[in-house]
Amino acid sequence: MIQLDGVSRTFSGRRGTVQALSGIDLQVDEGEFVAVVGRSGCGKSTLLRLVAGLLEPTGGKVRVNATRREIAMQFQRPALLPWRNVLSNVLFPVEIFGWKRKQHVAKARELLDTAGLAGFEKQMPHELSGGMQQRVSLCRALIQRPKVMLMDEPFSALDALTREELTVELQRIHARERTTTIFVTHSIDEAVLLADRVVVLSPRPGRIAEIVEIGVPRPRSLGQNEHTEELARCSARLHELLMQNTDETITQPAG
Ligand SMILES: Nc1ncnc2c1ncn2[C@@H]1O[C@H](COP(=O)(O)OP(=O)(O)OP(=O)(O)O)[C@@H](O)[C@H]1O
Repeated sequence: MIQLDGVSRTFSGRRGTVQALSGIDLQVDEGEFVAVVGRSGCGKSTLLRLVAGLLEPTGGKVRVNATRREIAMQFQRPALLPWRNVLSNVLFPVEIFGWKRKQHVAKARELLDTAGLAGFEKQMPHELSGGMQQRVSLCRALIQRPKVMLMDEPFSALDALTREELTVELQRIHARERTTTIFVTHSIDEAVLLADRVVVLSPRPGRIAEIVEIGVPRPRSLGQNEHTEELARCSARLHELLMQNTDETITQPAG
């Protein structure tokens, strides 16, 4: 579904040239959930923007088996329209694409239901908590039945418990919708709970340090269960990989 071959991306600006990504080879299959982790500035958002077609690579090739319309993005902020209620927010892409609203109301309600928002259709965004707003935003992204979902730290502005709750919900939604997903996060917990594979990027320039397979059966949880040890092993491996480049990332002040 998504294929990156030898992809690199350089930015040139007044302060010189930054190589954000170098030599990225990655294949994401249909229905797969891939998380991308890495230290700040290692090129995670750049990778998503390349897949979204918002940026061109300076080297290599990005292939995505989906049109622009079939790619949905979700960011840290839910960006709901404040004057529209929950249901109208979810149906917003339907209007933008000029589809028939009536034909999508049932799907919108079903998505809200799966996201734990049944009964909140008429509420306005300001009446919802941050976590609920992010769920509405997720439903809005899914209403367009995307083939590819690109998520850039979607839960990072939320408190720890809400994050965990949403992670569990996203697992359920993904099990149902099977949308091919790339999920950028700083959270090892989110990565191991959600992903089939976790891509670890190392910084300067961003390269793939390792891809860690998470073979733990779903549904996964951080609570004590028969897979606790296996999840802990995956988390420990990711932690080691992320800490490996600590010294290199301490930059000297200029001059
Ligand atoms: N439009 C741009 N112009 C110049 N440099 C850029 C641009 N976009 C990104 N960069 C640089 O590319 C590198 C990677 O940035 P990117 O935002 O992809 O990292 P990230 O891993 O998503 O960071 P964070 O975890 O902090 O969000 C950084 O050094 C950044 O300063």
